[in-house]
Amino acid sequence: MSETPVNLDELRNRIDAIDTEILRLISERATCAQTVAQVKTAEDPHAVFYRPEREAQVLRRIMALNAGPLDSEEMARLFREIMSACLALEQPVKVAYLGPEGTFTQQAALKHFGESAKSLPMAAIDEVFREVEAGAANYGVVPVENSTEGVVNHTLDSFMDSSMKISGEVVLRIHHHLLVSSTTRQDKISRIYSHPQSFAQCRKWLDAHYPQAERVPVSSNAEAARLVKTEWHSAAIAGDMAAKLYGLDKIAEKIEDRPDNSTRFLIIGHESVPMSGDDKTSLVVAMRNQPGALHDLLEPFHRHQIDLTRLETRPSRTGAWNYVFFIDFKGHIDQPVVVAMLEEVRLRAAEVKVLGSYPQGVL
Ligand SMILES: C=C(O[C@@H]1C=C(C(=O)O)C=C[C@H]1O)C(=O)O
Repeated sequence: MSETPVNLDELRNRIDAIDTEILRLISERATCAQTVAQVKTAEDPHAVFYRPEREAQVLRRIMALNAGPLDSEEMARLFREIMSACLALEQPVKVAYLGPEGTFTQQAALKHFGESAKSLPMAAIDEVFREVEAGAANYGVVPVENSTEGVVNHTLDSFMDSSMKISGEVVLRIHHHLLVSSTTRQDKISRIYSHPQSFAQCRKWLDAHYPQAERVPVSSNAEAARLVKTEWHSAAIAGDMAAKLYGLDKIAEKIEDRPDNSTRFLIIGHESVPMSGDDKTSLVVAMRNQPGALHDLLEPFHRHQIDLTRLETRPSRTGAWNYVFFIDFKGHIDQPVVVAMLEEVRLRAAEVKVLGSYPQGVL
């Protein structure tokens, strides 16, 4: 190893030399990705360039190899952006998300696909599904559950009617801030705008700090931020993206009641995803109304030692079956143990729909 230079000029020269090397290597990587695109097209003219299982493997490998001083998540984020740019060279991905711009769902979309993806805001969850179904977007991003507030029913309901497959998941730590504009009279805040979920996640903080302010629910945090721009007596609860988008100031940071507040988002698309080595599967199962139905359904999971990560019940809307269960478990439908388990579940259930097997969220 060369000796560590000690003066500033020497250190900067060394950084320049390292950057030249990084630049050369990133370009070499990008050229490689372009060649991958040619190989994919030669094999199949309609080839899909984005490979979620491969991307998950690349990120996991980088995290395992990383020896510091940057932490593994930070390193993986850098590689996430390099891959995103490489994929954009092959074919830019279009991602529809629950908008408007500045929502946590957009943040999740960018976290998963990187900044080189083209993100398209949609007004509602079922519009995200429709946009992807129609082919106007390659993938969609929708929220599915929050650690404080529970499941997002609109998303589960949309899956019941749709043929979309789940191709990935993203978990995002949700930090809420109290935001004001430069003209807000901070001592006169009489109204606070936010999405109902965010109010629920900051309830205790609001009761303690702004018990008198009127809480006005709006359709998204970004919409709350937009409204505050023009009202001198109002504040908004929203995240960093909305604060940046509307140029608002944070007068209180991380006001969520629970420090581990996080939301899980699903990526929807048309393709099935091969195994990545650390996968999850989501199912919808309709059961007949009979005593012991839930026990019968879960018994094969238990016997095959399959790890359930979530079980949600929704009322069936067809009237034909009384229960519809949304089940997530660790494993991939191409694994023999999962095939065997599912065969047994199919015998016991009225209907089983596999929504997809996909890599467990890495970042
Ligand atoms: C290069 C590939 O295509 C895309 C880009 C990747 C990358 O930059 O590493 C990984 C997976 C694909 O989304 C590939 O499939 O290997």
